[in-house]
Amino acid sequence: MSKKKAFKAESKRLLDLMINSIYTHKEIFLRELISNASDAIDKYYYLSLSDENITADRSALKIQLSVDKEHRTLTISDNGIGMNKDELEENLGTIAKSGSLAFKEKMEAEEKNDEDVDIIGQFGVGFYSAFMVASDVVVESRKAGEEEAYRWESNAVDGYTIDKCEKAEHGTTITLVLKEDSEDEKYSQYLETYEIENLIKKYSDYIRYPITMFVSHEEPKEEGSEEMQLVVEEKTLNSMVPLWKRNKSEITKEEYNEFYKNKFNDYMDPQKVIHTHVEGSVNFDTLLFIPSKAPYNYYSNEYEKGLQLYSRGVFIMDKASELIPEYFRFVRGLVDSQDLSLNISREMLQHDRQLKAIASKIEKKIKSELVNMLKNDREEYEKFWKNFGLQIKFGIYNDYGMHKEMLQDLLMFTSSHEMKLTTLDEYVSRMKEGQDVIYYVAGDNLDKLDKLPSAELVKDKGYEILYLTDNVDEFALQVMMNYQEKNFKNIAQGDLNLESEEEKKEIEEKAEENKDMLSDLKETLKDKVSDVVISTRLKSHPVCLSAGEGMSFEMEKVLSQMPEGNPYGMKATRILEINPNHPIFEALQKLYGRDKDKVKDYADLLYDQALLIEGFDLDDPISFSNKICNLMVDASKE
Ligand SMILES: Nc1ncnc2c1ncn2[C@@H]1O[C@H](COP(=O)(O)OP(=O)(O)OP(=O)(O)O)[C@@H](O)[C@H]1O
Repeated sequence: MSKKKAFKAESKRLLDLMINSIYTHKEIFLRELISNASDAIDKYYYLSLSDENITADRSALKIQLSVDKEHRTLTISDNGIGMNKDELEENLGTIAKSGSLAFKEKMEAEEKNDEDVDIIGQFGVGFYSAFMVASDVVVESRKAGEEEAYRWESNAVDGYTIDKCEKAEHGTTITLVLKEDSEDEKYSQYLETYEIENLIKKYSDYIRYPITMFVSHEEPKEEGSEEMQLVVEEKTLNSMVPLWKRNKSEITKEEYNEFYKNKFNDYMDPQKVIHTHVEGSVNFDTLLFIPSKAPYNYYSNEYEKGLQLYSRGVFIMDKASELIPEYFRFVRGLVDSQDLSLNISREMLQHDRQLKAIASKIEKKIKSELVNMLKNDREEYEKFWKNFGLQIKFGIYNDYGMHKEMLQDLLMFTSSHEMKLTTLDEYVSRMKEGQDVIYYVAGDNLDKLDKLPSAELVKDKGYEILYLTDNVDEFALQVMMNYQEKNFKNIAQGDLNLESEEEKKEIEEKAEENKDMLSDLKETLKDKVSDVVISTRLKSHPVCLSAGEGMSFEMEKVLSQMPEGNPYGMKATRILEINPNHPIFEALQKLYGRDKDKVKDYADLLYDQALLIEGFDLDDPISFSNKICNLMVDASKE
């Protein structure tokens, strides 16, 4: 017998968790093992289509269950692709790569929160869930096309062994030696036929290969005879009709939910199920799900988009990315079409006309479902938006706004109107008479934006402002250019034209009167701002910085946060605006009359204040602090 090998550290942690699990749904181990068996048969069948050395008799493909009450064993056997020695080592000695990192992170995070986590359900830890119910697990496997078979065995506690064994057919047989019953847990229930039948109906009914088991029942020896005999026969426990092929009206919500969680390894029910049957130039069934939470790795490169692809109920491939546009990449699900060739390869997908037609129909369907949700169930839509809104906004921005038409009505931003999320259409419907632009301002938090000096007057005049808090927002609006022919206007940038003719005149006069002072201020700040002007956008605040047309401050910040830095070193033009109706203005005028040099200090201070308000760092905080102190000291002398 070979030497025992230790599990990799991560696997060990997971195993410990499984062994000591107080998880209440231990029964899911069967679903996990059957799902693996079904995947293995899928792979085998698919391989047989392309490899002429392998012939698969589709009718013989199945998953067999058997129990041995005396030895407390439950066996799950498939004639799928099987595993060779290396694969046993790689797949069962190391925790499935997909969930491992997340698992670790989540464990750590949750420990902090001290919450009872549904880790097991969360990451579909698959094979290892066997250790929730078994003290020993034996896996005998022979890879299709290979002669040798191997036996992997483990009691989880002190590692595993791999040895050669005999196995007549390709595939995998997993034998679980069930744990002893305890007060809380009756593991022997998994040896009872009716319990197994129930579990299969509950979790694995749609599996497309027969799941069989030899069951016995008593029946009269002959018709009418009173003498009974024990008959043993192989029974298929699942209906095998794929869920998506069944009539929608006959499927319960629970069935959809179970199917989704099982197939896509989510621990939460989906937020939305979209099940459609399309006939016409292209025929297909599709079952799509919008998750109720973004997967942990959603906004990383690790997340792979795509739908599972089936042809006439036969699995062809996972994650066919061509079926789903980038901006709907959060959608999970599958497509089954009789119009696709079984031999389609990933390379061919890109050029397949039928597939393009399917993808286009799916895209429209998702959009219309989202629009319906928005119209009919606002609360649900806002939940969706919290999860995936960012994706939609990126969808607008990417490809130079090519998908604007598809996506613009799905957009939401928080608005100064009740500080709630609003759609652009709702914004436009509330626009005041004579308002011809959609106002917005960008920054990193709503509270700050709502308090921005430049927002005060706009709100005061009765206009609504969209508050953009994600980096991509302003870029998205820029590529959109307009919505329902209304241009977007940043309130912290350029001319707002909010003032009446009279007010305009007044300001022009003030500017003229204070020409010298303004130009001295500008001269003092010449390395920092391109202009110092009398403001038309301030109400009660003393100063603000505005940007000239083109690049805004937020865009400048976003660009400089990019990993490669601001690619063209582009900067927003800074303009210092001073409120002529603020006492500070009068103070400046007075001071200017008395001591022109002193105004220089004031200029720096005003500029620094404006920087702080805009959320920029000060160039020289120490000098700022010193100047403030000097002022305070001076004030005490008077
Ligand atoms: N019956 C089987 N036949 C062939 N390979 C199997 C079988 N069971 C498991 N495997 C292999 O072991 C790997 C690990 O299985 P495990 O159930 O732990 O994770 P998974 O199925 O990849 O992920 P998840 O359960 O999260 O979907 C599988 O990816 C598969 O390659």
